Amino acid sequence: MRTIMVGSRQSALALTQTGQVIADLERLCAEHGFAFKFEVKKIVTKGDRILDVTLSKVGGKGLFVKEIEQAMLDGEIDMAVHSMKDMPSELPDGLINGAVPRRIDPRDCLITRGGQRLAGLPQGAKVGTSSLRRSSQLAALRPDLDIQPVRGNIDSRLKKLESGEYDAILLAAAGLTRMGWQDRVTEYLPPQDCLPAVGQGALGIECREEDSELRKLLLLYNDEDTALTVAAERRFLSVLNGGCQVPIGAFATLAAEGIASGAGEGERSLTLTGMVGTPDGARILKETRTGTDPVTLGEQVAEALIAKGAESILSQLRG
Ligand SMILES: NCc1[nH]cc(CCC(=O)O)c1CC(=O)O
Repeated sequence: MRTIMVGSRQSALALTQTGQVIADLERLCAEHGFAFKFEVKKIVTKGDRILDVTLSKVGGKGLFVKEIEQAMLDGEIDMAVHSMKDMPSELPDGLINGAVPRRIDPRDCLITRGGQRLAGLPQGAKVGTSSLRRSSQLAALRPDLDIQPVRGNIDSRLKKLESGEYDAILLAAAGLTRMGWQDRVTEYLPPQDCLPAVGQGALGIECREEDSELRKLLLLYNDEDTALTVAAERRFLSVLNGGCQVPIGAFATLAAEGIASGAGEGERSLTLTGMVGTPDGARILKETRTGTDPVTLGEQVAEALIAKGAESILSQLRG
């Protein structure tokens, strides 16, 4: 019996989603005869130590994964569960993304203290979000709101809402759902109004490239549809050279088999929408394209946005 060491950040969300993945993998092991057991090892990352400063100013690329990747290369751990949206676009030599399990709800949601929906929030209501992507799209919908940064894990953000520090906050529905807190959601924002972050709602399972035993199990856990849509979104983001701290959103969907418009036999059509906005929401650029190859599609949507002026918005933010 081999013990698979699973590295995890210490936040409630990280530990919860790691536990849920382990439960899924244990079921797959039993079904397919893998002799693995799993043990969690907690790891503190740089991102966890500096959560109180403004991450968007530090330039948060990979801030939550570096220590975890080092532990994996050193053999202290064998795998780690990441939120896809926090996973860097390039993994270090020797590590791979071994599985992208089925995505859950990709949407952002609004949680208000008074129970009003977005349209019912009073003028000047204080809404907490530290995501430039969310504040850009929220300001475009409701320019009269007082949008303010909010830091910390999901649990501490919800506490700041309850204590009256904010009238509303925006969070990813996926994080709340994984914590079992979906009853806190006041309103789900449709992707047309608030395009999610690249990979939102999806996870990635990182492991060593040479660990063929574990990779066989992870292959069974991979969801091909999710992997395709996330690949298109991530290619889009990397062409625009964005991390998670830029006002960039993207969301891809896969048509059901047989209704692929213009796709060849056996091919399925992917539709990708991408957006780049100014932090104040005064300009929101959006493009939608359909295709069959996720990489090409990601590039086409990125190039269409660059043609519309996305680069000048992004270069201003890079300073
Ligand atoms: N930015 C932090 C983060 N990274 C992943 C999630 C949960 C959602 C997901 O798995 O996509 C969250 C919380 C949030 O954005 O509200």
